[in-house]
Amino acid sequence: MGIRVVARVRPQQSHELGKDVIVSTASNADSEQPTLVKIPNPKNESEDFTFQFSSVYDQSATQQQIFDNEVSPTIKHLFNGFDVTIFAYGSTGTGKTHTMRGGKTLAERGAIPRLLSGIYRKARKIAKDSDGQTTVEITLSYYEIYNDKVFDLFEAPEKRTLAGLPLRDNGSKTVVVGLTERPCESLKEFETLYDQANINRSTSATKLNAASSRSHAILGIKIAVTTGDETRTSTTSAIDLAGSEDNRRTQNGKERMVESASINKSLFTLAKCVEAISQKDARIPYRESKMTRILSLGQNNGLTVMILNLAPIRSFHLDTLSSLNFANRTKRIEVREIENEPVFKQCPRGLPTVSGSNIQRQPLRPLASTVHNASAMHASNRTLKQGDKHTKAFSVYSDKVRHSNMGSRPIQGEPLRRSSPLKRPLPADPFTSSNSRPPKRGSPYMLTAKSQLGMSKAAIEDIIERKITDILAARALDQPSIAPQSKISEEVQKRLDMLEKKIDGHEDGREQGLTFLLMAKQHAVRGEDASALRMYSLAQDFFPDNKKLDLKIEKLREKILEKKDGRQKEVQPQLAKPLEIEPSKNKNRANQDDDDYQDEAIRDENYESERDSRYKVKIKKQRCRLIRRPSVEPGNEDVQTPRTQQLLNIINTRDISQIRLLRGIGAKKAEAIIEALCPGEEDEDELGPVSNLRQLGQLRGVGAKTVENMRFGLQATVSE
Ligand SMILES: Nc1ncnc2c1ncn2[C@@H]1O[C@H](COP(=O)(O)OP(=O)(O)OP(=O)(O)O)[C@@H](O)[C@H]1O
Repeated sequence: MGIRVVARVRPQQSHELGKDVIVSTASNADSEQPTLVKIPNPKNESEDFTFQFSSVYDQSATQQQIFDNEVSPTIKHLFNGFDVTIFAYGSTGTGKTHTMRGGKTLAERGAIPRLLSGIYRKARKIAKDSDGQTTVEITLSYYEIYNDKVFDLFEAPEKRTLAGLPLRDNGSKTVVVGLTERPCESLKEFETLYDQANINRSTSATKLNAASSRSHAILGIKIAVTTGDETRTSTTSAIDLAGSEDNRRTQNGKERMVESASINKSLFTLAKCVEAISQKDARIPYRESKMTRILSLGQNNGLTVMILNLAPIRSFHLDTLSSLNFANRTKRIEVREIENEPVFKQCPRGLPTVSGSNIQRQPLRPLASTVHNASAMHASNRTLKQGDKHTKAFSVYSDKVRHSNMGSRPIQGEPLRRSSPLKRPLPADPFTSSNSRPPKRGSPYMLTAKSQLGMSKAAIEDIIERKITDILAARALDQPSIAPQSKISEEVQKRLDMLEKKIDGHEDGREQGLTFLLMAKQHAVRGEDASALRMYSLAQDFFPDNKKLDLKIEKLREKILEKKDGRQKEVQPQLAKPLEIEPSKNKNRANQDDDDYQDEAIRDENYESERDSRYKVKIKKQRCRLIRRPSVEPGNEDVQTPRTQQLLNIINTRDISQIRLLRGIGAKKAEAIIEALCPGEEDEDELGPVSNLRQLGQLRGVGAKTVENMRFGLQATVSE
């Protein structure tokens, strides 16, 4: 079954009235319901890009319509034992929260409260029709992923721990350890709980949205349908993702920037997962962010509906195009539908272990080119007309080439394929018959020493990460580790220890470096070379010996210079991969912006990133070459330049808020520095003031590279 992707274009807001509307919807010649979204090619406004989805809703669509067409049909599947995932995707301010949560009036209520209302109604009907023989229990969980940490929204924020709740793989699902599960008996009770929990959600005003969600929020609605001794449970996950943000437009301050980087990073990982699935890669990078791990797009064996939220106006042009491209790839993912197995009261079973034999993740495959993704649940009434040709499942095409494509429209879905015994990879009793199933190939816990030797670095990393997560989760549960130690070789164990140390808070600035790389990629994808160069340069601080990165910077620099000199031919934009974009002499706003950046980049001065004044990159005028920083080498460290002095003064304030402002220092590292300077009672005596760079570099969790970073992040007051 494919992921059903539908698009919703929100109305203009009052302050947007009169602005240029560039997104339109249309229907295919033979369908009443619009299925196409059109948006101009930013390089050539006379040409439109057209994207096709299962359904498309224009500005006039009501909450009721969205619910009736897209959400309500999932209820019967939930009650039939399938898990359901419904998630809203789109850049900031496009209406995700409005779609999922909505407003307070009856008409404005969003998909979630309507869904709960539908579930309670169905539960009552089942109980009534069975004369009370069948009962339905509804349990809720609600949590957010904020800055890549999981927090329980049913708990007061004061109760949060710094690290948040750990995740754990449980069979085919990723579960949050220690999450509150609230039985909820009525819609009224739900409304009270939900409203209260939403107060706990991280929301802030940004320039683009007065009430911007700064986290991904996941509401789990678990139903347990019991008849006699048999109970079948299934869950709907209703997810309001945080929106991606172009921080050149947000004018975000520091805190918002950190949130934004985390949001963008997780969304970028999501895009990478989707790309990897469609490329049939063996490794899908789910584990690179908590959101992708939980969402497990394409791995959760049920129904998935993605609601793509779009803003209609020009200022969102590139964001809209990027969202459309993402959605276009997402709809190609196919997952096998698997019904949850009933559990019988008489046969108590232990918790499933995370052993290889229990792993039930499904093989992923992109949709075959002859099968359309449109959701099965909506397609049962549709049949393929004679003469209709199967075509590439998800083509994006411009109006120019439309005629040839329109004749071979994709088929609008397939009839629902109910789970058949053949399709079920699970044995009748997944717990008791696990031994009869051969272990999954490559399963981390079933590896022999021999197979470990032949493994790639990435595969080993993956195993290590899984094991650490399990250990941490087991710790959090106060249980012994569930991974069989004997199966892990010495070398793997060593790396495990190293990684565990990292997780315990001794991480270097790699994560921050990766964030810069992510941002650089995002800019590069938009064709904003100068901004990309700036971000790559910032990343270079964290990966100083990375030849590939150096080369990338060098090439980008040359490209910018060539472009500037008018020597380079038009650069092929990479915005919409599957599209041929014609060169255009008309500059759009984004290109203009980028040119402004390029002008700025070759000025002979330090320039400040618009994101954060902490980060500065020097670019020399003539050769536009990055200045390489001298390292803190032996003999160099006692040189007390004004900048060094300034750094030491900041460190010696022992004020975490000041230390956090230093380049390359995140909250964790700042805490580590303070801890090293002022150890706890049981540790050794407090250190005196740090008097040179060597001492500073020797502090626990610091190191020469960090010192270098902090030092050069400060503006030199006197030339050094
Ligand atoms: N379909 C709609 N009808 C009326 N108003 C809408 C609609 N969609 C969005 N809005 C309004 O647009 C604004 C932004 O919407 P919303 O906060 O839902 O965006 P978002 O995508 O969740 O943003 P973020 O990612 O920043 O949280 C809100 O004021 C909301 O009320």
